Amino acid sequence: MRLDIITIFPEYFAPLEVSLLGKARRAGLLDVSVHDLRSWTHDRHRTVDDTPYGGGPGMVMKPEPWGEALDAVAPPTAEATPRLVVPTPSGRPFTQAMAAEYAARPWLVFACGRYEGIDRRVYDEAATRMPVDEVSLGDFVLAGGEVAVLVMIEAISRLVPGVLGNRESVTDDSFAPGAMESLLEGPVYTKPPVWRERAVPDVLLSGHHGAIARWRRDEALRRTAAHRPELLARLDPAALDKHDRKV
Ligand SMILES: Nc1cc(-c2cccs2)n[nH]1
Repeated sequence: MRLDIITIFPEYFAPLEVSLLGKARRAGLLDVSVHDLRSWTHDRHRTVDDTPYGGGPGMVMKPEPWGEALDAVAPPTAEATPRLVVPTPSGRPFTQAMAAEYAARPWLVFACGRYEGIDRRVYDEAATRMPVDEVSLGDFVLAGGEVAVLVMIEAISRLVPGVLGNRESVTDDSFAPGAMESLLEGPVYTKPPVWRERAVPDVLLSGHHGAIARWRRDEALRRTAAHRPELLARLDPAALDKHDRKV
């Protein structure tokens, strides 16, 4: 999977060298390239922004550098066509399902906007030759798209086959497809069996796999009802038995 990132702060992406992503890059599972948008400026100050037409606060990212950067990173003559992913507070919500969709694509280009945003004509022009997704990570505002792109790359990359070691699993992730898909994960425990006078729930030490599965589902339902009750509405009623309804 090829990932290209265009940003005015390439140093934000140093973390991609470490841990699972670093290993995946070295194993050739991920081909990640970070590009400095200022490489496509031609003035002494390497200008990437200007005041907004129509007035208002802040600055808008100029279209010219973005146009040249996208031409260079994803040339119209390229064999394949990437998907352009642009994080923005006004985008479609980023979800685990979207991460899985992206993980199945061969090539993503991430555009990191700053200031008040990128001139709309960049999106419109790019959309003439590649799919353009505007994606929100939540109802809060960041100073720039770099951190949002780091979050998306981690969520997407861990779903790319081979990136996670076989000791880690994505099948029981919260929001992963399946009967429990819209339930939050329940509590987890490991050794020691007692820590600061707090014991691990007996059922987890019982060896009764059916009882353990039931306990875990009950805890997932309980946490979902407490933290994200709106997710319960998504559950297929057929997936709930009469015991569940009492949790
Ligand atoms: N969800 C979300 C995205 C963002 C930004 C992306 C680019 C600049 S600010 N803030 N919040």
